[in-house]
Amino acid sequence: MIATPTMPLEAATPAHICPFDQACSYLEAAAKELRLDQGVLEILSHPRKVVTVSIPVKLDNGEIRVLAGHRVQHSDILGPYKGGIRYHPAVTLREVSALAMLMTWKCALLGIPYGGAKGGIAIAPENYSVGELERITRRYTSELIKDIGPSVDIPAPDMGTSAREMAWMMDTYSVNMGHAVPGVVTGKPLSVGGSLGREKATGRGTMIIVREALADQGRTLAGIRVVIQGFGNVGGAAAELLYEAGAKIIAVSTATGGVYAADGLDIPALKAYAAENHHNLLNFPHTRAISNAELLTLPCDVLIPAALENQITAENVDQVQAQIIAEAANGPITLEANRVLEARGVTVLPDILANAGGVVVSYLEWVQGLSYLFWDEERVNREMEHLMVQAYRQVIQQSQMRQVPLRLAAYTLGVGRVAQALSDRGLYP
Ligand SMILES: NC(=O)C1=CN([C@@H]2O[C@H](COP(=O)(O)OP(=O)(O)OC[C@H]3O[C@@H](n4cnc5c(N)ncnc54)[C@H](OP(=O)(O)O)[C@@H]3O)[C@@H](O)[C@H]2O)C=CC1
Ligand SMILES: O=C(O)CCC(=O)C(=O)O
Repeated sequence: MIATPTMPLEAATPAHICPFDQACSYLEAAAKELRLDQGVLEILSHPRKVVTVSIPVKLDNGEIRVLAGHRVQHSDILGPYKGGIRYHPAVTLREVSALAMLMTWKCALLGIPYGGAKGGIAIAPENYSVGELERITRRYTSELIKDIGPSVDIPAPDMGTSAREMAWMMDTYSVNMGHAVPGVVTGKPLSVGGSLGREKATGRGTMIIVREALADQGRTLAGIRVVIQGFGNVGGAAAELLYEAGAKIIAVSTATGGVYAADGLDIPALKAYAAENHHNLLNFPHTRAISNAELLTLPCDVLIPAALENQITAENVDQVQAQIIAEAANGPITLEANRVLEARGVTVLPDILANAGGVVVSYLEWVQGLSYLFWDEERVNREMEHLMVQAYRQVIQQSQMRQVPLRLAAYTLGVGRVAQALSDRGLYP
């Protein structure tokens, strides 16, 4: 493996599932396919900047706790750093570094003028009060004040964060600057310059990519059997939009387990049930309980992992029965499992394509904010769909031209564009 970022505050993750090593392996494969210069590969293998800050927070009971907050800026070759902020107990600097690298290729693949970044704090947000989360978010933002900005690095929501945290970040940044700076984050509430369509954008993008892949097989969304792991921002929206398009969502899950119905779930009713039951789906009428492990191996047309990394692994890949897997989550399939699926001819729609709808609408939000002109939702969705379908077509074309699987095709496009810009800018000898 080529590179690891410095890791001042954590132990290494076991090498076989190290997300940063996995990200570097995909980069290496693309570099080999593109015959990239070794020096360029070296540059692209290292995050440009790795920031870890201490976040002291006074809890509601008076206790002081100091959290570690990360922001990894992988590349700004194509434009400002861009990427979400994750609040989840499994956050590590290696994970954030891998996710930052993925953002670079994702933005390049979609043709949007951004680099890649990611941030995170290793907390379970459900264990903190709203007031504590606000204090944590504001202190984290203050500590990063010199590293973010509308033309420097633009955070957005990821797992465990939402428009609420973005509003706190925007406010903290703005107070420090002395004037309102809505462009410092995307995924904001509409009241402070957010965009219509952003909330469901990632799930909508996944639905569009699945629809296109099915169309290439002469099929439509109507009646296809879909299984979705994760029922949050991304999984929930994907489920809703696929359901509206006539797909049969036969199983979904949250962290506490899932539900299965052979004839398809009533997704609007399940969403309301989950909201009332603290994300617990169990005992939803006319369903049977299913574990997350079982869910991944159900017979279905399309499997959509929309939760965490490393869900389909060497251990369970042989039991996975889906014909198409759309990676709504970042990195849900390990390197080894990916090889097995590709060898089996399973259509794997890679994360940097399948979940790019979110960052695309973040870009549209940023553009609307910078031009002080806001669009209706129909226009936002149309512009996003155009970029998603265009990227999908380019990936298919690249895959056919190079005779490589879709993931490598997507990587060669993303990595190739960044390498070209690096060369044109003359940043290496
Ligand atoms: N938000 C965005 O715009 C984008 C997100 N992504 C990626 O999509 C994925 C999901 O993000 P997002 O939807 O925003 O996150 P959310 O926090 O909104 O939702 C995450 C969902 O995953 C569930 N979950 C957590 N742990 C597990 C587990 N071990 N097994 C099964 N389900 C689990 C959660 O369950 P519970 O409800 O019980 O907590 C929840 O339903 C991440 O990989 C993220 O990086 C990619 C592009 C953009
Ligand atoms: O909307 C964004 O800027 C970033 C979304 C994100 O974190 C991702 O695509 O993984």
